[in-house]
Amino acid sequence: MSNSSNPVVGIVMGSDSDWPVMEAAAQALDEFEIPYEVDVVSAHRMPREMVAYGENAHRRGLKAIIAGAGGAAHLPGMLASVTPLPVIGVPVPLRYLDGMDSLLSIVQMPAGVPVATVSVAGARNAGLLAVRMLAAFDRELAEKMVEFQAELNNQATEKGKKLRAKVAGSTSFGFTG
Ligand SMILES: Nc1c(C(=O)O)ncn1[C@@H]1O[C@H](COP(=O)(O)O)[C@@H](O)[C@H]1O
Repeated sequence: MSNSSNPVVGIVMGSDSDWPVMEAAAQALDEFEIPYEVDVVSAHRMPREMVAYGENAHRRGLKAIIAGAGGAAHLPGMLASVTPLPVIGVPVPLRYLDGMDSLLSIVQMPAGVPVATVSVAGARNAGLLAVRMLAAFDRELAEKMVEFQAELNNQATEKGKKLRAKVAGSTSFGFTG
């Protein structure tokens, strides 16, 4: 998996145990050929390093940070408090509470310190949201996103066709062939 040359997105997580969930963010960035870096940065277990990471991220050329954590998931919010960059938080589900603990820890930020929170285990959308943020300033990347969305549309249309073929007597809404 890619790719550490001049990373523009930082993918960080509270523990390496979050990687099976967070990997989907990296895959999305790979699909759009966005260079990124990956690391474990825990607010709870390595607070000084976490602050240093957040404070230096924009000076190192990062444009967005994707931060995933489980349980008492303070990492995304704490990073958002020390960086001027957009932070996308990924609630990682753990063995208990189904990720509700992580979700609520990340989403309920006080005014002034925003974290763009995706769904529980929604790391792919976190990656795609980072792509959209970058695409706002990059026309070529925006066109790639348009193509990606057209492909999603095609896939959904195909699913409708297959479902209608499977379920006898069903009719189209009129917007598909
Ligand atoms: N939520 C946080 C933070 C933090 O928010 O700073 N640091 C670690 N963790 C979380 O603890 C869980 C268990 O970690 P271990 O598997 O290492 O015991 C992980 O989901 C991690 O994100």
